[in-house]
Amino acid sequence: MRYVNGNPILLDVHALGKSVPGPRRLFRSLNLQVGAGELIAIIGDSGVGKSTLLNILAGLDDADEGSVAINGTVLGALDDAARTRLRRERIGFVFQAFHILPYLTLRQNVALPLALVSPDAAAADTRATAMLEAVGLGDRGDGYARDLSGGELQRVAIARALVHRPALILADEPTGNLDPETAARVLKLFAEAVRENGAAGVMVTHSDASAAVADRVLTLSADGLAERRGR
Ligand SMILES: Nc1ncnc2c1ncn2[C@@H]1O[C@H](COP(=O)(O)OP(=O)(O)OP(=O)(O)O)[C@@H](O)[C@H]1O
Repeated sequence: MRYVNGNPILLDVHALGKSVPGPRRLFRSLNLQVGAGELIAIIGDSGVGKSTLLNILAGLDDADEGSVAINGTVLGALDDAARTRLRRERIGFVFQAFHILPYLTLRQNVALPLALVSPDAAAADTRATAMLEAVGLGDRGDGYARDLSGGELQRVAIARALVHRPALILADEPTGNLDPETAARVLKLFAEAVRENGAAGVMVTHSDASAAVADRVLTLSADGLAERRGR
């Protein structure tokens, strides 16, 4: 087992490079290790490739060079089916636009990642209810997304990303569009969930308040990731 800052490494990214049609190189020589229970923030100029990097970490996009390993499993060595399975079992993703399905109840939305990997609907329901309680929406499980505020939707998205206890939790601007007070609450919840689950958390953000809850803040540029010193 290898360690980073005293924690076993859950996410290990080595010499990653990505170009986009143009041809334009977004980044190269990108290295990153995130340990269990550790939350890191990635900042950087608009268009530098932060969302693209998150998608590569999730196995939703391919790098041109380098490797991504989650809990020792190298994404590039998997075929599509195995990669989809790993994503379902080991990764939780909080997207910018939440992606809460409007025709499912909130409980069904949160239970969805479990329903995809396990036939035990009752257990999925119980766990989804507990997750909704954890995000302060325990009495809203039978409701629908249309009745929720932006902050509430974001909390549902976080509950869904964590419901299956993923090893890797990825979040793209988890507090985008939230007022500062709600953003602070959502962030605290997110950071606690990463630490309590012993997951590796990677959050992309423009916000200093978001970056402040992270254990490390890294700046993405064309040359890869560099640790930001001082706050
Ligand atoms: N499949 C693609 N084809 C062409 N260009 C792409 C593709 N994917 C990403 N890009 C370009 O790569 C750049 C990085 O995009 P990305 O969304 O990753 O940046 P970002 O750092 O997350 O930006 P922001 O902070 O504005 O959200 C952008 O210029 C984008 O237009």
